[in-house]
Amino acid sequence: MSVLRFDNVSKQYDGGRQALDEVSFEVASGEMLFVTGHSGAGKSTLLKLIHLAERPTRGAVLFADRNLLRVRGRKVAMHRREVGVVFQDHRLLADRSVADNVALPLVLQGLRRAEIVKRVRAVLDRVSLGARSQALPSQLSAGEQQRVGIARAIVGEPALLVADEPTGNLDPTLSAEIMTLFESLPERGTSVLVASHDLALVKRMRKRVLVLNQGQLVDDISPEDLAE
Ligand SMILES: Nc1ncnc2c1ncn2[C@@H]1O[C@H](COP(=O)(O)OP(=O)(O)OP(=O)(O)O)[C@@H](O)[C@H]1O
Repeated sequence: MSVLRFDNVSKQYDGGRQALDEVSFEVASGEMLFVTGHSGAGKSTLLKLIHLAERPTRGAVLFADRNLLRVRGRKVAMHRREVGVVFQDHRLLADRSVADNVALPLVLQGLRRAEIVKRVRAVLDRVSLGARSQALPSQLSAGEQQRVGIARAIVGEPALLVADEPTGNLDPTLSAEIMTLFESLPERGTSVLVASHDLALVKRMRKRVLVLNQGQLVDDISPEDLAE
């Protein structure tokens, strides 16, 4: 079963260049893969079309067989519950504790407080931040802040996690920790799509790699081919 499908997707920003040009690919449920390419290749744009921060100019994006063209208005918020997003710059609320930041998507969903507390505790334990739940983001290291961002993205158990340069500011050891965490997600039902220009990191992971160049999907490399 596929969780995501791009069918000849193009995106041209108003007055801008063609950011994506006839891109087609499919992501199986339970898959983890990377999208890579030089700066400006279209990686962020591709992810934005998935969480509906942008809309395609042509072509269709299908999420769990739902055409995202038809997801409008209040349905956008519902769609975003199924897609966790991790940004390079975390986008945490500076005046809220770690636990409150992670709880936010569940609060927006209207879950009961006891359920929220239980889920937040469990996910913070998973990212090894159980002891820092009452800290403010500014009291955490860069790697810890990124783990809070990931906890917030996965606390609602999304079908797909998209991460835009999630290790961009981190040293190799912390990057490896984040990748180990991502690798554990598919077995819990969350597929993972990571945009990264860090080729060394991408190669080390031995996963499928989509390669973008000037908006075109120029390669789709399987883990077996990557090993050669
Ligand atoms: N909001 C926007 N308006 C106009 N042009 C844009 C906009 N966002 C991106 N672009 C252009 O679209 C192209 C693709 O950008 P995108 O951010 O998707 O690339 P990227 O591969 O993520 O790059 P980077 O690694 O530098 O983040 C670039 O030419 C960029 O200048």
